[in-house]
Amino acid sequence: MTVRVGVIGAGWIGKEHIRRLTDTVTGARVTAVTDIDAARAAEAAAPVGARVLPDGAALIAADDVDAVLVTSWGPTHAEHVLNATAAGKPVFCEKPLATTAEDCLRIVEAETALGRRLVQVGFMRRYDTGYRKMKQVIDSGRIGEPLIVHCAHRNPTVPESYTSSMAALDTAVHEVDVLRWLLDDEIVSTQVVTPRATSKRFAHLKDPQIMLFETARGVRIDLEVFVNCQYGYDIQCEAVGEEGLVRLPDPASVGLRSAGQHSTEVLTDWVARFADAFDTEFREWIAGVAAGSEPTGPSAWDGYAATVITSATVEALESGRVVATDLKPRPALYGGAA
Ligand SMILES: NC(=O)c1ccc[n+]([C@@H]2O[C@H](COP(=O)([O-])OP(=O)(O)OC[C@H]3O[C@@H](n4cnc5c(N)ncnc54)[C@H](O)[C@@H]3O)[C@@H](O)[C@H]2O)c1
Ligand SMILES: O[C@H]1[C@H](O)[C@@H](O)[C@H](O)[C@@H](O)[C@H]1O
Repeated sequence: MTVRVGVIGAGWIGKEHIRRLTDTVTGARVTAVTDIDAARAAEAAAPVGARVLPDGAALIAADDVDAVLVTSWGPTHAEHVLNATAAGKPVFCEKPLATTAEDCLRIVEAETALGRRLVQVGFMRRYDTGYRKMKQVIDSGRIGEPLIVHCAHRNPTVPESYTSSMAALDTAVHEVDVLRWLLDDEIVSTQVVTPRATSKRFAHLKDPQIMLFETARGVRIDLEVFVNCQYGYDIQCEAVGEEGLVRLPDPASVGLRSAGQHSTEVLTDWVARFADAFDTEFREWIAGVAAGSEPTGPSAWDGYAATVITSATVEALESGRVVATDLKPRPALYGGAA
């Protein structure tokens, strides 16, 4: 079966995913595209022979759309995800699931009422080979009980529109999701420390920031978010356990010996760093939709947790205090007792 996908939001990542679903993932075809900028929708739809529909509601209702991909701006996600859920169609929503905890909860409640999962959230790091190997090691018990995790998330530069709160909402959100998954544990408190700021930033920005998270089992996580590090796109993660440690590998790169130096490349953007992870993420999502099974990737509950934790981290940055995360009881649909 070919899964016919409708795409809401034909901006940067929408176009990237349309290309991926067309050229890289087998068993999928993009049949419809919508964007509030109709010209942009037409530009994205034409090369893949998709039709342009006037808005998200029309796209979700369309007979030739089996599954929905939401790649519009964050504040619009909830409306489209709720509409797709009400129509009983599988929906893949780029992060964030929604920008407020209340909207995330509405989605969780809609799915819970339905009694089955339709929603997957686009946290692609769970599909990265290195993170998957780290999880296998942690789950195997070879490092013993995890105690501490050291992380760094560095971007070379960010535009002037990037604000201090985006360090949590837009950037650290990836670690928040992948660490909850890696450790199979919940983040219960968050704190932000701001070292001396880099001179290579726009004046309004607090950069770098050090985020400190604590999990329900008492694991401590330190995360350096440094979005003007200049030298490259660099993601580091090291989990220290009672009997050993496991470290995220750097992307494979040739060793170059030249002019008296031995060097390896440092990537400069997240597109190249996580290209394979995005491909795997969509292969697995499409295979699941084709098989009629519930998605196995990040759930609406994970999207809710990420929004609560990153919002609490913004509060921690602004107040200078340790902020407890306030998650509702996890419903049984997502493996909880409630
Ligand atoms: N997983 C990742 O690493 C990753 C990376 C980049 C972006 N994203 C997420 O993807 C989403 C889009 O980001 P982007 O960089 O492509 O932004 P973008 O601004 O390039 O594109 C968004 C598009 O959505 C359209 N749009 C907005 N509201 C709409 C609506 N209600 N209906 C239809 N179209 C609408 C806009 O006109 C625009 O074309 C964001 O939520 C962002 O956080 C995720
Ligand atoms: O939207 C991007 C993207 O999510 C990247 O993975 C992250 O490194 C950036 O900091 C963020 O701005």
